[in-house]
Amino acid sequence: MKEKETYMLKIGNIIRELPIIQVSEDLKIASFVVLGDTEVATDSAAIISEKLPEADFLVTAEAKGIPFVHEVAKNLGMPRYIVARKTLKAYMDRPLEKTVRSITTQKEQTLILDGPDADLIKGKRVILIDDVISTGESIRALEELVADAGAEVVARAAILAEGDAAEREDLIFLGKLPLFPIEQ
Ligand SMILES: Nc1ncnc2[nH]cnc12
Repeated sequence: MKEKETYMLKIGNIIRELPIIQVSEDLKIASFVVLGDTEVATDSAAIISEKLPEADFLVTAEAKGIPFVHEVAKNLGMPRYIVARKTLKAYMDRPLEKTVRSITTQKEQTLILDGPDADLIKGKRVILIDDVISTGESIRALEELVADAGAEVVARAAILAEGDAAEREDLIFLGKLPLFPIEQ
């Protein structure tokens, strides 16, 4: 039987063996999922919280990074954080929208900010937070959304940066992930 391909990731004292999965015809990634992993969410939040500048709100996009943002917000004493949703919900009022292409699903997705959340961050300093920054598309869409809401982005942070994002100096992150292009 063929051995399963994996990638060893270390963050602080935590080690995870990530499965390498094919996401398109020509690309494999080391799949990192913080959703459901209390140890990674808590420990990476503790480390990153020390590296973030002063801000009023954290803003993320659903869904995988939510447990991480939740922990960071608690560490920073922030009573709430903002989650851009991927589908329009009944509770939403005056929603703001942006589209984004996902590297993991290869599909166009929509990010939606609820109007009252946009009101809350207007004129405020925000930090954009994600689990993994890869192509930078999600963080760009999130940045456009908060700009439409009239907020100021003071930092962009993630647990991991992948591929080209790992070379960006405008991002705060704790570890790097390689991409695995497939030769055609
Ligand atoms: N390597 C990765 N693991 C999980 N989610 C991702 N999103 C983008 N890259 C990812």
